[in-house]
Amino acid sequence: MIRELLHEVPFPVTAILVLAWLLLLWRFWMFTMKPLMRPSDPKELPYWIPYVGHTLAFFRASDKLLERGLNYMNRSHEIFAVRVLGKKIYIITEPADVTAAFRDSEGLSFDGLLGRLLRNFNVKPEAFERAWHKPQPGDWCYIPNNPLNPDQLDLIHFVEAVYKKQLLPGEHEEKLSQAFLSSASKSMQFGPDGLLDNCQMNEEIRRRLSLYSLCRLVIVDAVTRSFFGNHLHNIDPDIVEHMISFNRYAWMVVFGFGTGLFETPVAKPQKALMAALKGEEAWVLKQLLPVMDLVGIDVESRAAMLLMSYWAAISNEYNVTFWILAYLLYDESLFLAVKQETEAAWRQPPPSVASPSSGGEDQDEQLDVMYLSANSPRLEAIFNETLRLRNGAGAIREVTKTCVIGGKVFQAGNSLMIPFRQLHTNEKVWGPTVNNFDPSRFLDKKSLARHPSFRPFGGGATMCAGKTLAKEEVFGFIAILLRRFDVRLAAGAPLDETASRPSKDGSPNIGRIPPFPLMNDTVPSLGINGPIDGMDVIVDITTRCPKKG
Ligand code: HEM
Repeated sequence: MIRELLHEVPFPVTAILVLAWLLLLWRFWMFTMKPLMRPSDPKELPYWIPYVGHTLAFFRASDKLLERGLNYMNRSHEIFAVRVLGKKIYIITEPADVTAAFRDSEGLSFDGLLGRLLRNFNVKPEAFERAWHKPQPGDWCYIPNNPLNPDQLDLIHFVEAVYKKQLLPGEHEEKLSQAFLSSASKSMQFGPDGLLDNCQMNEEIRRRLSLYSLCRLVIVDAVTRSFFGNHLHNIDPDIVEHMISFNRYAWMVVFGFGTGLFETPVAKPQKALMAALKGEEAWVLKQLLPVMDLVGIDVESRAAMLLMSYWAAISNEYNVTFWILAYLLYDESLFLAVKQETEAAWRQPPPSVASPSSGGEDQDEQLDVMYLSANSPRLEAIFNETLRLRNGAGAIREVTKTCVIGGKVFQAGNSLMIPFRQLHTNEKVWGPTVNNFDPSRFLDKKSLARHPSFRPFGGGATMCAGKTLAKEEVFGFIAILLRRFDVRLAAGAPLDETASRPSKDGSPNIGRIPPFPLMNDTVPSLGINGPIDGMDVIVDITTRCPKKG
């Protein structure tokens, strides 16, 4: 009977029916039977197309995919897995599992990912081999009792160690922080010596600025000068624009879409940055060059490595600063509290030190950024709450040895991800108001800033080396801006009657204010997300200190 029926059905239809049947069988086996037979494997979020799995959803809206995974697990925060480009990625969101994963540097490695990043940033294959080679007696790169590299580290780990030395709190980090503040202070003015004219929104209304451009331009410029002096600007005056364009599309490089047959939007700025970074003079950390010379790294690959570090230094700060200022401008009580804290960090110079030309005006005031950073509980709570809600990235590791976390077995060859947004919105930790912007949670419960479910700077061996510097730079930028200017939401900016401000208790706070910008989560996030294109905060600013601007 079935045979007769099949004879009557055209072949393509039969083929489709057989394939659909096989697919159903496969799906039943994969997502119903297998989990029952192997309960110690993390459950996979079901999908329909083998190999492809969740690839499209991951690149298009990873946040939504991960939320779907959490719902599939009944929001128990038990480990689950998604499949991207044929590979399984374990997703960890339970605080205890996160801590265990960051601790396990043997089974879970960052090196594989770093290797892929180096390749995608254009480090050449030979340089790549050389950079991972640990000097052995008799090698071309072995110097007995090498004073520069006494632990005989391979170049990659040597660079990492130099960065840590440079960025962790101490003399070097203070110098970088001061250099940043001095540059930001110089460029935060109107006229030919400053950068603010470039942020003008309206030719007729002078001093109506895009807050996003202001944060982005001044911060990327100041970080560039603090790391490289004026060298990069001298080589290429458009260096800051190139870096901003690069950061916008950096996800393409990170995921390996940056090179190849087609000219992607990231290719042009990347080429310009590489050209500028090839100049040897550009290197601020002079310790690195001799070791790169010794190991035999070509100029192109050297520039690629420098670009990676330069990018780490600029990629997050302007977005954090933008969101903090946006929150302040939309909430007067927060604004006033922060203003009070930043004002308290300005120091008058002793009378003998005031320069005769300035007549002791506040141009000569000094910002005590260490004091600001340690004594601004409100600003700190806003900083933390912003990092909590605006960080769409995650820590990725490769499983190099089969290991067990949270009672689940991780097979070697797969990857794992600790997604910060899902950690930062775990209802079990942050309570029912998890999606509200509420800095007071960090004031009421100070331990939250150290909670394993709060990881804006990652964790374990590769925890962000620049976190102290980042905080000082963001706080310092805000202190200079508020000291020098009166900053207000632009008068007469388009109003949104239904716009709700971020409110403390989650109740809608309807008012005649410009709409609060929405966060851009349409491309894979590598850190702090910015606003959606075209959404901004437009501000009118007037100078408080007559000498500047
Ligand atoms: C708010 C600003 C910042 C955020 C949110 C941030 C976030 C992160 C995160 C999450 C990691 C860990 C990656 C992982 O383990 O998978 C990391 C690593 C790193 N960050 Fe940051 N970062 C910021 C600012 C900075 C700055 C200003 C610098 C340098 C000037 C910097 C330099 C680094 C370096 C060198 C590493 C790698 C550390 C290592 O491999 O040992 N970061 N950052």
